[in-house]
Amino acid sequence: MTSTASSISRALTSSPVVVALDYDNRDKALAFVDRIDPRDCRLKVGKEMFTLFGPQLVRDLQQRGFDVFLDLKFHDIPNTAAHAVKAAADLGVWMVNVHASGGARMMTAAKEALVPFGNDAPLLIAVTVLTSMEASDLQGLGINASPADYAERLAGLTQQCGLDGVVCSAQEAVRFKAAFGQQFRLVTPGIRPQGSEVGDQRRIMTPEQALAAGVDYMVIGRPVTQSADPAQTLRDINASLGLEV
Ligand SMILES: O=C(O)c1cc(=O)[nH]c(=O)n1[C@@H]1O[C@H](COP(=O)(O)O)[C@@H](O)[C@H]1O
Repeated sequence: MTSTASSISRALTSSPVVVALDYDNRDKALAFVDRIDPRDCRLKVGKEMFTLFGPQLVRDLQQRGFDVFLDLKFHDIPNTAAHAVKAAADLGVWMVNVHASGGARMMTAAKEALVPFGNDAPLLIAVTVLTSMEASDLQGLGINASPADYAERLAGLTQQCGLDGVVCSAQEAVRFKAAFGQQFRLVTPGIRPQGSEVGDQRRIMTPEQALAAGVDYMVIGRPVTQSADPAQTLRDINASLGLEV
């Protein structure tokens, strides 16, 4: 069931850093990627780049030795979501995600779609509450819980369905590790190395703070992609985490 792409040996970086590859230009994205080392990070491909450049972009990154987090946040009827997750696994990605708000039947179907892949299955994680959402947004959906409480509820449902972890805010990491255990992976955006531009992120943490809070994988975009020397920035981040990758 594995494709040629998935048979390419996976880079075994010990770094928790996942660089968000948010480009609208394929050449610029690959020029950036060619300046960094797969021993220093993994890469996240999201909806914009996947819509523009498709699975070939993922293969191009894998051929350069990078593990890819395919961040398409599937949310559909169980059958469709399961087939989409299987397609991602066929592509040989390292991690793929769904929206926890798709519900238990959808998440269970997605998990079951990965059973035939055995140890080659990607990590399957669920998005809880987007960091852009606040209490008033949830109220507009008829949900009266706070974002943190609602995220915890969705994370609990995710764990019951046997998924590997959740995307959440780093601010929720301590609480979620206590509630769901060390094995339940936490993937967090909103990470800013000391001294870098905050941009449009709000509740940020430094990589050191995120690691101390129990975050397993930290998604970092612009502080690396817009750095004059991205390879050095990655080495500095990894060094700040006590890693020699
Ligand atoms: O799912 C995500 O990746 C995501 C979820 C979320 O709640 N907040 C969030 O910022 N992200 C993504 O994380 C990345 C953060 O990029 P930077 O703000 O440039 O570090 C972007 O690709 C965002 O789309």
